[in-house]
Amino acid sequence: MATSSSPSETPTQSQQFPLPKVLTYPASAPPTLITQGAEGRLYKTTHLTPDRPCALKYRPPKAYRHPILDARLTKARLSSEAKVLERCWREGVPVPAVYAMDPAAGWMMLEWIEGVPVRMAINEWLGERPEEEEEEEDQGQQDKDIPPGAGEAAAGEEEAPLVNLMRRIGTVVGALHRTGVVHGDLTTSNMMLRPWGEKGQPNGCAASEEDQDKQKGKVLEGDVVLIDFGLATQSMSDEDRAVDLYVLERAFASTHPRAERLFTTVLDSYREAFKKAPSVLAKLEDVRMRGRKRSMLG
Ligand SMILES: Nc1ncnc2c1ncn2[C@@H]1O[C@H](COP(=O)(O)OP(=O)(O)OP(=O)(O)O)[C@@H](O)[C@H]1O
Repeated sequence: MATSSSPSETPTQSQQFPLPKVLTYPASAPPTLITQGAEGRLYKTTHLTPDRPCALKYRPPKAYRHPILDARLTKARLSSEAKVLERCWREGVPVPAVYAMDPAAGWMMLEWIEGVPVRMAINEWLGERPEEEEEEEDQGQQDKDIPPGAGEAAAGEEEAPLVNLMRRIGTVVGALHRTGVVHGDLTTSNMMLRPWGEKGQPNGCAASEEDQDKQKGKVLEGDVVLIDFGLATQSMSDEDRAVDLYVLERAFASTHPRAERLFTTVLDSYREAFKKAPSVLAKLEDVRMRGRKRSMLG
């Protein structure tokens, strides 16, 4: 996973590393290095066309690996990631389109997704809410035993924007699994929130409390777009799908502990979006049990 910033945080400058060859050709603007992870780098570039920003995912050669093996691995991983992305794109799952690629040279050019990672949006929204307010709402928070729909019913009206977002996440994951793909690293960092666009700017009048709530809720508006398919595989197995959900559940609990009790909403909308959800959710119980046993044993 990448160690650096997200697009709205300060990007590291590209000049820090030698550019991949494809980015050395003239373009309307110099590329920007967005993240530098263990596996690769992500640049924002206009090398394809001046008015269409792209995300260039580049996996540089690894000096610690045998060069032939390294080239083969990189090529296989990028090809597999592109194949899965194309499958999702064809089936209407919201993912970046693959514009171009050269797996042998270690790069893939993807549609640039505007917006911020869902992780940032949720944390920004939660950061604006006083914690005591949530504690009051937080009675009986063990969502694992909550029946379908109860998470939403228990949430206060002021939590509606977050509940809505959770619903959109569940729908997207349901659509992903329906196409026969499991993501392998579902976290709120691997989901972008693509803005819907400006609908009605606030006028100059002093905003009412309701308007202020609406403005705050805007942080959570947008389409959920899944990214980073580096660990994705094609699978129809309940077990694989359940593990995908479990990874998201655990990631959610550690990244957004203040919103964990609403995770049940994700599962509710997953159930609505995906016909085979009941058997996956039954499997999820087993996966959780194994997880608990493992953590008890250390
Ligand atoms: N298509 C895209 N459009 C806009 N931003 C993107 C896009 N893809 C990735 N990003 C940004 O770059 C960050 C890193 O992307 P990604 O997770 O795909 O790379 P990575 O972590 O280096 O990949 P891997 O985990 O496979 O090594 C994301 O968190 C996101 O902020």
